[in-house]
Amino acid sequence: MNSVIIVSAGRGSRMKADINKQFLKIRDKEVIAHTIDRFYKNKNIGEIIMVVREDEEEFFQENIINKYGYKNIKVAFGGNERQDSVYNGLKQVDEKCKIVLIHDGARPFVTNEIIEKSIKCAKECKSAIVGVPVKDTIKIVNKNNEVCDTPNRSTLWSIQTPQVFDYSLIIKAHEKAKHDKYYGTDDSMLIEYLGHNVKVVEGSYNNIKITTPEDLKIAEEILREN
Ligand SMILES: Nc1ccn([C@@H]2O[C@H](COP(=O)(O)OP(=O)(O)OP(=O)(O)O)[C@@H](O)[C@H]2O)c(=O)n1
Ligand SMILES: C[C@](O)(CO)[C@H](O)COP(=O)(O)O
Repeated sequence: MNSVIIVSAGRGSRMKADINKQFLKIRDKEVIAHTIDRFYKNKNIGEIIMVVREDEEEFFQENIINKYGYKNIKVAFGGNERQDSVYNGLKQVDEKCKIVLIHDGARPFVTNEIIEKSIKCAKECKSAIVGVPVKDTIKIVNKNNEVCDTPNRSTLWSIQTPQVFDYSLIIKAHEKAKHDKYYGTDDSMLIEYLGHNVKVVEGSYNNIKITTPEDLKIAEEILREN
């Protein structure tokens, strides 16, 4: 069985809104409901685990689960860092789960094609992440805004979610990271830390993460086009 963990337990501080960005609306529907829809309707997904903040659980149940009538969605509570939230989600996964997808609640435009391609790749190589080649030149810059280095652009990808793994591998990676107090900015870093290969699957430039206010305007545009 394939399970998806959707992490939605952040604070959305860069959005500077009165409520958590997951509950802001794009075309009359909450960001998080758009994200859930993408997986709820996908025949490859056997189970959805939502990771939410404990103090927002009631709000989430009433304003998302009950409002849209979603059935059989499990809920786990978030932790201090995204990585802690993912770990809490991993602990709730059904014992029949072989492949687990980890996805940001704030990425509402993942497509069926991306979901299917990434699951297929993870079944073959145990660890598949979605990304797109960078379009800009990327610089490494120090605290004084001085350029230290310019990596070769042809080797650089901007990494998104879903990140899809063999369940036994990702739980092992998270356990080791927890033990070593190692924190990564995505889940595949923990797989790298474990010494295992990670494969990149080409995603879409529309698979944006809603992070700052201008992303909401871009999101409206993406929805208008699709
Ligand atoms: N402790 C945390 C932190 C983040 N997330 C989730 O991880 C995803 C990506 O994180 P990000 O965009 O950074 O969200 P926030 O942490 O909410 O934003 P900010 O950093 O601006 O506060 C989001 O869906 C967010 O809800 C989470 O589940 N638990
Ligand atoms: C997992 C991620 O979306 C990959 O790009 C990203 O690293 C999340 O980072 P954030 O700091 O939680 O926004």
